[in-house]
Amino acid sequence: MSTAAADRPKPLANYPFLREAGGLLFLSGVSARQKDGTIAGVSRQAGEAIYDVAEQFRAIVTNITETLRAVDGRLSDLVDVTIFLTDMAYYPAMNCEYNKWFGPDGPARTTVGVRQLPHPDMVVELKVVARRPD
Ligand SMILES: N/C(=C\C=C\C(=O)O)C(=O)O
Repeated sequence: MSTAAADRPKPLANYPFLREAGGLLFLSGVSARQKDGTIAGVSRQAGEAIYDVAEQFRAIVTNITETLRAVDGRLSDLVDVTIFLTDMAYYPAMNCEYNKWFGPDGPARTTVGVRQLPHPDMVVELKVVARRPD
């Protein structure tokens, strides 16, 4: 199953966007990185970075949607989501955005706090599993 058509920035390192096994699609961790290499949801004031976790979350949903679209999948195919936050202070704002996309009939979910993500401007990353579309 190829994801060459996924309308996304190239992977950051040597891994595929997704791997299929047992009727499931395992996506590599997805950040808010844009096609131009910038990270959504970051602004600077007097040299200080201001992070908008909701905007990062939305950009991640877009990246996931593009990855699934390349294999005829959709967001409703997600069965499991792991959310990595660099600070649990982002938890309420992340939940607020999450609730716009997913709910109790959506994927199983786990949220964990991590010290760092692959780029200092990433404050949230998602790891998702989807059922393979028929
Ligand atoms: N999945 C990884 C990084 C993802 C970055 C991105 O989507 O921008 C990794 O390094 O394992």
